[in-house]
Amino acid sequence: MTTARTIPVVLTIAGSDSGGGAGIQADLKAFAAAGTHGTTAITAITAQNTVGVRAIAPIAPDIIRAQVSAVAEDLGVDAVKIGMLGDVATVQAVAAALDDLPAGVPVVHDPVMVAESGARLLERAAMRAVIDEILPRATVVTPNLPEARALAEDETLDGEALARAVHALGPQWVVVTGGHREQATDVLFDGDAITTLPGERHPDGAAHGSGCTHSSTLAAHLARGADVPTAARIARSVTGDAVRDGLRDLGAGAGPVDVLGVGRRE
Ligand SMILES: Nc1ncnc2c1ncn2[C@@H]1O[C@H](COP(=O)(O)OP(=O)(O)O)[C@@H](O)[C@H]1O
Ligand SMILES: Cc1ncc(COP(=O)(O)O)c(N)n1
Repeated sequence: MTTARTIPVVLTIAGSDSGGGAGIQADLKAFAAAGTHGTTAITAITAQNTVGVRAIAPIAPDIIRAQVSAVAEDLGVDAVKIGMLGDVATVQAVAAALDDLPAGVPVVHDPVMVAESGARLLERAAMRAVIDEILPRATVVTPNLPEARALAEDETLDGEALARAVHALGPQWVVVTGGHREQATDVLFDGDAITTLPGERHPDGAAHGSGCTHSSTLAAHLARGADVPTAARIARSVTGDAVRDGLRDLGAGAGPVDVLGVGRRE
């Protein structure tokens, strides 16, 4: 591994969104916006646009592990973001790949379950594997409200109680993201103190890829040396702006977030 790197390297292990709004494509944009170099291990290819997901092809477990080791051994890895996992075999391959990385590399997991358009991206049977194999290996887990409730197996929880229930599953930190909450306030918990990360809600924005952008921005700032509360605060702010600036005219469904300010250059 190269030792004298100046640009932090962030690895995303996630699915491909052919529409370019979420998944690997959103992650690379967020990494670039945060001044880091992104590397990728693709877990699944989705045939997807802003309206829906037409097909999903999982990538073979040995190819997932080969992608991780190829980039980690040559370019190094300062933080990892994990997104769509899809099925049990993929969860197991990713857990094994994490164990092959140098100790101490921060791992951020956005437990992607259902796309903004409504399609399931994590098989129901794989939820247990995520809880058993990925959450205990995560530095930070970043579920939205429905994902956090599914992990906690309690549809009535919100806010602090919900963050506590997810934390009990093993990650060091939890951020319950606010896109599905009334105030769009993120809730951060480390097992000790609750911190709320408020921000303006942009109801007229475009939010396809907001969760991916949030977790990738958080991972990129950990790679740059920020602590978790600082990285989570920046991720809330950057993602809020990317939703506000979202490309609402693209596609018939929820348009992609714009973390690079591409729309402003028009
Ligand atoms: N309409 C919105 N206005 C401002 N911020 C938003 C909006 N929707 C989501 N966010 C922010 O984007 C980030 C991702 O949250 P969320 O939308 O809950 O994730 P997901 O895409 O997984 O559902 C969070 O920091 C959240 O507060
Ligand atoms: C490959 C892939 N990964 C993640 C998401 C979730 O993103 P969103 O909830 O914004 O649709 C997605 N739609 N596709």
